[in-house]
Amino acid sequence: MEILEFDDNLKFDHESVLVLGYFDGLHRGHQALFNEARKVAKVLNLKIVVLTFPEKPSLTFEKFEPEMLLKLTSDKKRAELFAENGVDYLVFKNMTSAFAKLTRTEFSQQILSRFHPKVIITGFDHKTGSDMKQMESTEAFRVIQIPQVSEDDEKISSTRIRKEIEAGHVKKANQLLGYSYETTGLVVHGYARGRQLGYPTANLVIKDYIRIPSAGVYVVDVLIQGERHRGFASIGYNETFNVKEKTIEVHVFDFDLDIYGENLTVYWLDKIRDMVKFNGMDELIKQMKDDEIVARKFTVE
Ligand SMILES: Cc1cc2nc3c(=O)[nH]c(=O)nc-3n(C[C@H](O)[C@H](O)[C@H](O)COP(=O)(O)O)c2cc1C
Ligand SMILES: Nc1ncnc2c1ncn2[C@@H]1O[C@H](COP(=O)(O)OP(=O)(O)O)[C@@H](O)[C@H]1O
Repeated sequence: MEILEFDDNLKFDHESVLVLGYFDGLHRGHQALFNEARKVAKVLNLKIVVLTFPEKPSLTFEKFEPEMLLKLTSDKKRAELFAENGVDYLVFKNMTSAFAKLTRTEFSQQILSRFHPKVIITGFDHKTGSDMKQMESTEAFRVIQIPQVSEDDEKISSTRIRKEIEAGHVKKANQLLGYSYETTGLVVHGYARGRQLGYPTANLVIKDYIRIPSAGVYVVDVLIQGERHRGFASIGYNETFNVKEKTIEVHVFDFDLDIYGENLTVYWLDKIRDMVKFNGMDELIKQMKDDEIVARKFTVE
């Protein structure tokens, strides 16, 4: 997959199937667009181009709240997901006021035509998709609007997945995403208490603006240097030790190496329980032993 910035010098020589949208999370609803794009591309011998934005378009239109920066997928992960979904060219265009003001015809002539689209694919509720549909008869492209994908009679959407993650329902979120929700962080030093508990924990700092599951104890898989290990993790305040700052900590089973300074990717598989303020270390250790049994047994469906 090639990544391009949209600007006046952009040269694009292929005919394309053009997929439009931001695609936070690239969940099963989004994946349906790319399944169609791959079919069309194969039959018509087209390149799959995604025209997307570096930031969430809401930042251009709504009163700013820091919360608006939080995404389901980091920029890196989103790009990886596009590649996995068969995209040949990922094109970024800033969503600016000027861009938003383009008329349908201007949008088609100044932006879309640069990619020589034979087919344009959008979601069923995509405003631009509906606009382009109305222009179909006068343009050289066909517009396909993909119907909504549902689970439990409810639309799969980035908002729904965000709510599940914020409620700690990571297993449900993973079903909706079609893959395991993940967080990548840098291993830093904590209070060096983990070893005394018999469970050293890698303390993670997250540098991306992404959503973290709610406080609790989770079954996780952990990617360290390309290898996937089972572990368990806690998110929240270590109330037993009156720790005031929120931490994200992971213990990796059957593993005994110092990994400070490494970037770990944690896959959130299921929530085990809420965080508890125990009466001392022994009670916490006893509970963690039970948690370990649960975490080791868990199988990804
Ligand atoms: C699976 C797991 C469950 C945990 N559960 C709790 C808990 O219920 N209450 C709590 O105060 N701390 C809990 N912790 C956090 C520990 O208090 C923390 O890992 C320990 O204090 C070590 O911290 P350190 O890395 O800063 O040294 C848990 C940690 C893990 C890995
Ligand atoms: N099985 C393991 N899981 C996680 N970290 C481990 C493991 N074994 C060794 N480590 C190392 O131990 C460190 C955690 O030890 P800990 O006593 O909890 O100290 P800290 O408070 O600095 O996190 C981790 O950052 C990592 O470098």
